[in-house]
Amino acid sequence: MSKSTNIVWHDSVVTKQARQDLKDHKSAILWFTGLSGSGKSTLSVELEKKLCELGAHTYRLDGDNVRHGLNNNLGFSPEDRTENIRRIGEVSKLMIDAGLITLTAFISPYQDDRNNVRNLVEQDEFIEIYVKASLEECEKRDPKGLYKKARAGEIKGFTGIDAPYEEPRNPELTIETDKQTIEDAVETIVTYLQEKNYLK
Ligand SMILES: Nc1ncnc2c1ncn2[C@@H]1O[C@H](COP(=O)(O)OS(=O)(=O)O)[C@@H](OP(=O)(O)O)[C@H]1O
Ligand SMILES: Nc1ncnc2c1ncn2[C@@H]1O[C@H](COP(=O)(O)OP(=O)(O)O)[C@@H](O)[C@H]1O
Repeated sequence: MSKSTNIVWHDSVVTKQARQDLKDHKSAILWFTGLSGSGKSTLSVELEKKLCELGAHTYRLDGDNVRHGLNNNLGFSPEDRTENIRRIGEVSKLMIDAGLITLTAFISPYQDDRNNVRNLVEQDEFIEIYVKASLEECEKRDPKGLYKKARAGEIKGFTGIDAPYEEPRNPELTIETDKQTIEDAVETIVTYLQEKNYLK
């Protein structure tokens, strides 16, 4: 797969641990996954705000935003979605190395792709958060009018309509956004991070 040859890893003197010590919290990826309109962006924005108030150093990667730049050569075929998630996994890994709590909001519909990201980092560095809402609810919300277009046949291969979404089998957290408020969800995630000693 890799086209890079004759390359040799060069270590830094400053380690991930040293960077984490400066920040006084552990670094991790909070991987939000779910249907379009389930609430990934909304929740990750609100959670980042809360984490910032608590003094954590964060960065948020969002599907729509990253597809404007780094991944603007990728579409929505299964292969392109896999490549999208692979790149985000690698970027998130760099951010973990930099000592950040990274929040990612990508549909990431395939379990294998999410598992590949999980396997890129240490066991406790990947926290999969299933943002769960029924297709009916997401379609009712339709914040960008995309379900309407997909139903009208104007968008092909739309997740949940004519492209698959594989539900997480073993997520660290499931947030049911048609039952839980945004504030409750943020509190649930912050409590998890405190109990597991990611945050001091
Ligand atoms: N065909 C199709 N299927 C799903 N989504 C589509 C599609 N075309 C465009 N969009 C818009 O792109 C956003 C999803 O991008 P992601 O990078 O998160 O997708 S993926 O993880 O690679 O599957 C998604 O954003 P969210 O609604 O925030 O999930 C949509 O706004
Ligand atoms: N409990 C909730 N959590 C998150 N979003 C919610 C909730 N209840 C209603 N919403 C609404 O659902 C929509 C979710 O859209 P968005 O965050 O863009 O989803 P996604 O990023 O998964 O596509 C927003 O309009 C948001 O205000």
